[in-house]
Amino acid sequence: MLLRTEKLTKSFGGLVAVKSVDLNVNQGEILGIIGPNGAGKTTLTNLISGVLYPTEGRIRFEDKDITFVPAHLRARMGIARTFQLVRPLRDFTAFENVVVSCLFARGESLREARKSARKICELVELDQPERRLDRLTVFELKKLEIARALGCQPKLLILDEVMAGLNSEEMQRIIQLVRSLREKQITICVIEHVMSVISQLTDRVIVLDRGEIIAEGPYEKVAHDPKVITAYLGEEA
Ligand SMILES: Nc1ncnc2c1ncn2[C@@H]1O[C@H](COP(=O)(O)OP(=O)(O)OP(=O)(O)O)[C@@H](O)[C@H]1O
Repeated sequence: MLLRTEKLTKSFGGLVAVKSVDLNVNQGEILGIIGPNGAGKTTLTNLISGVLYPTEGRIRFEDKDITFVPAHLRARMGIARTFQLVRPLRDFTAFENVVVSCLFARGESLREARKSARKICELVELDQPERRLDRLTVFELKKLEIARALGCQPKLLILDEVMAGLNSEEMQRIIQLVRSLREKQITICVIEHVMSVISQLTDRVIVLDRGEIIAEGPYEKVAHDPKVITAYLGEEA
C-alpha cells in the first residue's frame, strides 16, 4: 500500500466536502477518482497533497503518518499533483518552470536541476521549451503542468482534470504519456470527467458522491452500478 486514508473528513463550515473516506492506493496502479460536480474530488486531492489539512482522520504514505505534514515536504517525500487550473510561473519560460520545480522539490543544484528538467521536457514531449508561456497552446500548458509535477520525482502523481480543453488526439497522447509514467514505477491517481479516458487508463476506480465513496472497482463494473448512475443522473436533473 502506497497511500492510505482513514476516515478522512474535511468540513468547510457546515458543509462536509469529504466524509470519512477510507482510500487505499496500491503501489504501481492507475486509480481513477470520479464523481459528479462538487463530489469532493479536488478537496480529497488537496488533503492528500497537503494544500488543506483534514478536520478529522489520518493519511499514511509509505506507512508514515503525513496527516499534518506541510505540502512542500510531501512533495519531497514523493507526492506530486497537477492543478485543475494550470499554475505555471508566468514570467518564466516553460523550461525554467520545470527547472524551478526540480530546484525546490528535489533540492538539486542549479546544474543538476537543468539536467533533470531537460530530461523531463523530453519525456513529456514539450516542444521548444525555451518559449515563454504566452506562446504555449493549452495542450503544451497541460504537458508543462505534468512536467512540473514530475520535477518532484514523484512516487505518487495526482492528475486533476488534465484532459479538460484537449481534443481527442491530444487526449490520446496524454494517455500514452501517463502509461509511460506508470512503466517508470510512478503510481497515478487520475481525477477526470472524461469517462473514455477513465475507462482506457485506469485499473480501478473509486466514485465519490457528496464527499463519500459510493462505489469502487474496475470502471466497467462501477459504470453499471445503480448508485453511480443515480449520482450522475442527479447531477443532470
Ligand atoms: N474552500 C472551500 N470553502 C468552502 N467550500 C468549499 C471549498 N472548497 C470546496 N468547497 C465545497 O466542497 C464541495 C466539494 O468541492 P470539490 O471542489 O472538492 O468537488 P469536485 O468533486 O472536485 O468538483 P468538480 O468536479 O466540480 O471540480 C463543494 O460543495 C464545494 O462547493
